[in-house]
Amino acid sequence: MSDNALDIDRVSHSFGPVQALKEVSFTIPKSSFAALLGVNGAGKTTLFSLITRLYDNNSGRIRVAGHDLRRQPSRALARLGVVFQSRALDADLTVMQNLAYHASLHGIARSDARSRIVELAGQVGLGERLGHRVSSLSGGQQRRAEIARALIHRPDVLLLDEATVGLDVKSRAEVLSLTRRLVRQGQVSVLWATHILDEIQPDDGLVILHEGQVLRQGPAAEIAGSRGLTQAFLDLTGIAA
Ligand SMILES: Nc1ncnc2c1ncn2[C@@H]1O[C@H](COP(=O)(O)OP(=O)(O)OP(=O)(O)O)[C@@H](O)[C@H]1O
Repeated sequence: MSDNALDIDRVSHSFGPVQALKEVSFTIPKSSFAALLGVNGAGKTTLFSLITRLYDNNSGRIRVAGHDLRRQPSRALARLGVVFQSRALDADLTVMQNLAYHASLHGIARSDARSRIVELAGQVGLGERLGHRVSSLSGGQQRRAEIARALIHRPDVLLLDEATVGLDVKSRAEVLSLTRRLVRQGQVSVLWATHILDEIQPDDGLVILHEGQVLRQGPAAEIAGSRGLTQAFLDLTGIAA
């Protein structure tokens, strides 16, 4: 069994004539934060759709916490939490009602759910907001509530697809630092899809995806080298040429 949080092994996917992913391979070690960096159209959302089984994965292999997604889909998905680009919370319900609903979807007993929700709300800084409607929260608070929702069943791996889109600088920093803190505390391993270079720190793991292919993977500092990450990214992708 793999010791990695996530193993992506030669995964390809096509939409008719468009090959969105071409033999994509990388691994996310346990308890690490890795950024999946790519411009629009690189294939990030397609990859997330395969990992979450929105699309069938017919070529290559995906393992979540060692569980093969095709052979053991329920086990693999049970180890996965996801924050998609689109909103997953009901804006008319309170934070508590939303989280309780998602806890019940995961089969968490009502008595356990309440303590889990209170614990999570504290971790994401929404302890005082549990009784508030989601529509009354700021954009950053809503994203933090989405993260709590994705963690309700204690997954090993958390996927976030452009989680800071539409947030102001302060909220963006809060969501990022919350996510990194969860990793540091050993709660979860993270794959953070983004096209924003500023969101990546030297200590992060980094996977550069471009036109459906992995160009580089490794520690961000190593990939950046002496040129800095922006120049390294432009050089690798050929975008500046
Ligand atoms: N449902 C679809 N039908 C046809 N082509 C698609 C579909 N979804 C994605 N594609 C194509 O697959 C490629 C990868 O798209 P994808 O959305 O995965 O990229 P992305 O990196 O997530 O970009 P973005 O940040 O814009 O979401 C693109 O060429 C895109 O046009």
